[in-house]
Amino acid sequence: MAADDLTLRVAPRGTLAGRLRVPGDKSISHRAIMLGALAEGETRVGGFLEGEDCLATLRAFRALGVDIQGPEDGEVRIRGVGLHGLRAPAAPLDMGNSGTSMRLMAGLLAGQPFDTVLTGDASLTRRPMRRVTDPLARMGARIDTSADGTPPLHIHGGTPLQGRDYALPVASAQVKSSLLLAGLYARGRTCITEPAPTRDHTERMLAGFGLAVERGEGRVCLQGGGRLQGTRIQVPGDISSAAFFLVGASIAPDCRLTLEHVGMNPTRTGVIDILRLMGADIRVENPREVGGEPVADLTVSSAPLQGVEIPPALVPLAIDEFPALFVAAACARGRTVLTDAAELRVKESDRIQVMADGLLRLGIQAEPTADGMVIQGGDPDGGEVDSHGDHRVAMAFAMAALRARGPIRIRHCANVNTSFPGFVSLAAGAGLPIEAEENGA
Ligand SMILES: O=C(O)C1=C[C@@H](OP(=O)(O)O)[C@@H](O)[C@H](O)C1
Ligand SMILES: C=C(OP(=O)(O)O)C(=O)O
Repeated sequence: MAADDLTLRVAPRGTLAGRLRVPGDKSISHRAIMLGALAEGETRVGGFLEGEDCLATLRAFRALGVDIQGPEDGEVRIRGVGLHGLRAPAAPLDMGNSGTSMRLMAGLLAGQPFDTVLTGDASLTRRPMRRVTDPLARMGARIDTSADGTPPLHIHGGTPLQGRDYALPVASAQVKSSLLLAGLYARGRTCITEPAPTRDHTERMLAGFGLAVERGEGRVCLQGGGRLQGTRIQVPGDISSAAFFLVGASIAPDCRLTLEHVGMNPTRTGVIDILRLMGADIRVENPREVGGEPVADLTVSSAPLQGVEIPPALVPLAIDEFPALFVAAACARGRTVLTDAAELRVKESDRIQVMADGLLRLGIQAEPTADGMVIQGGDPDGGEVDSHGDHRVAMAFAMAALRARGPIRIRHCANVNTSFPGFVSLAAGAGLPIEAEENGA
């Protein structure tokens, strides 16, 4: 879907209350398709995210010859072809808006005997790929990018891979996962050291498929030539989607909202830690483990928020939640300072610039810096902002309306469907006065 065909309008003075369940985790849903396809035997996935990003991954594996049934109500059945059973696709694989699909599949496809071309939409074809193609080249892979290191990627098959020891220069779960997937096809051991913990769904899920993964402090290794055994995966709710509601119910008066069955993997819960530092009232209830991932229900109630200096150690643990956290900061008392977050500039949009521009349009003092932002809190005005086709920017500004003095109109929102299909109706059901204006861009 084009990113320019949906405008959202949110009236001020809404509220959020009741209980709701956000859709399945995007990172885990991608990995379930990938590992299920490479496994022997059937993998059944429940709670799969039927968002455009994960559907791009699913379609790509169909094009690689994998029989995948569904998704139907979040249920997917994958008839795994084994590590060496993929077939050459007839055409380039379109990864849409999804950086995770492209970077993880680059590693996996580098180990195949056939060539593949990976393309994407206008946003994805601007994103940096050398972070994966350089270390993959050190393993023996041959991948062409365009001159500036962006997609399309032309992956040359039939090149033997050699396991390497690689220290990640930036904390990135996508790079780590890409190298681990290439490592499945490499001779010897592939080891990755990370400068700070990043989401570890790949490591957990590989173990769930029966592969021996060695894990130490900031380091993960696997031996090439193993096998994956099909399994059952239950995908928890996406904490990155829950984050919009955690912020919305914190900043608006008289809210009390329970988010059920949210993934609580400790490499993903930075948003809760940061919101609590700001004074948020978030209770974690009924913690449990589902299919190798921790899950809980979260009850969030309105609370006065204070600006904070965000501890750099929490940045990789909340990397996708900054659009929402910037809105929390905009509605907090005092100043919030974010540093060490230059990665935000190379997401679906430049999330530092695009969020600062939108906040300024709403009358909030937001000063972008090279690697973060300084925000002086206050009540936002109403107005019109542009999400630049970035799903998380769109949903973050929708929540800002809960505290705004007038309606907020958000342009270019169709990509909300990449990570959160049903966002508008779920939010409206909880009390957010939100409407979609079709063709209103
Ligand atoms: O591995 C993943 O599933 C993801 C890793 C993160 O990207 P980086 O590895 O680029 O930080 C995150 O921003 C993205 O939404 C999902
Ligand atoms: C950065 C994101 O995703 P991706 O890198 O997969 O496009 C995101 O969902 O916020």
